Amino acid sequence: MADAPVIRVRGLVTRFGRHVVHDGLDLDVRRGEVLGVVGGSGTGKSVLLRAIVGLLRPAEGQIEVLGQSVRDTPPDAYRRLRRRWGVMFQDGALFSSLTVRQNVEAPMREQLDLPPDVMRTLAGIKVRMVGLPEDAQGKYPSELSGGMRKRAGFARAIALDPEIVFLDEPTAGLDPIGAAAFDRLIRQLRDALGLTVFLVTHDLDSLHAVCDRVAVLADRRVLAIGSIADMLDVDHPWVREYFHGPRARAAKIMPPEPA
Ligand SMILES: Nc1ncnc2c1ncn2[C@@H]1O[C@H](COP(=O)(O)OP(=O)(O)OP(=O)(O)O)[C@@H](O)[C@H]1O
Repeated sequence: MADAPVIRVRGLVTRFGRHVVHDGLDLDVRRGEVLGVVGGSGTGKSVLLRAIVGLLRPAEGQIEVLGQSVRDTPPDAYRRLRRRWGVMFQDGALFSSLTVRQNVEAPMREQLDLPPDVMRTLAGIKVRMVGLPEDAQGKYPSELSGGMRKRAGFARAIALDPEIVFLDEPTAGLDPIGAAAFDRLIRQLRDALGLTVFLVTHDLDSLHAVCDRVAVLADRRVLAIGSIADMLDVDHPWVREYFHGPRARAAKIMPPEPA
């Protein structure tokens, strides 16, 4: 079915002890879209990401990625399924004792049976695709700027030619120029590789620049999903404040106030 969502979440309940993070959350992510996931701090954006990729077991609900249930798939099939997505965690999560090239090779070593020189060549291609200079390949994460570390994290997320990329706050901590460059990179790679992108962000500029749709997490579920223009009509205190506030005006989501 051409239009089946690539990620389908139904009735998701996640909790830590008595703290309920999601309660009956539903979400569909369409193939090829960049979906921005926003919400106040602690509303469960990262927990949702971790549940979708199978790193966290929900209390209830169904999660299907690329037509397969993440929860009920046997280990071997889950390993194969896991190859079809890449994740860039909030801090880049690079191995500090490995060079950039070795970091990008790490998923290949784990998942593919390829000769070392082939992995080396493929890793070099990924490093170039994310716009890092040639000499970054041999550097350790501690020798890179924050923006370069994020690019290296992105290179590792696309190491296995995934269909879906999960990015957890990729522009957090970057200066506005670095953040805008990273936004362009997301779009370029989405267009070039046909990726579906699940983008957790607080960054209104990123939403405006790269997202096709936005999902707002509030009240333990997806409160609203649609275009940014759709969000302007949502009657909820957090959504109003976020999408109508001064930062939204600065990001040109809202027209400037008349002088
Ligand atoms: N491993 C864990 N054990 C206990 N509680 C957790 C765990 N992971 C997350 N939580 C709690 O779940 C809630 C949602 O966390 P999550 O990291 O998903 O929030 P978020 O929306 O991504 O927030 P932020 O925008 O601040 O990154 C928080 O209250 C957090 O403290």
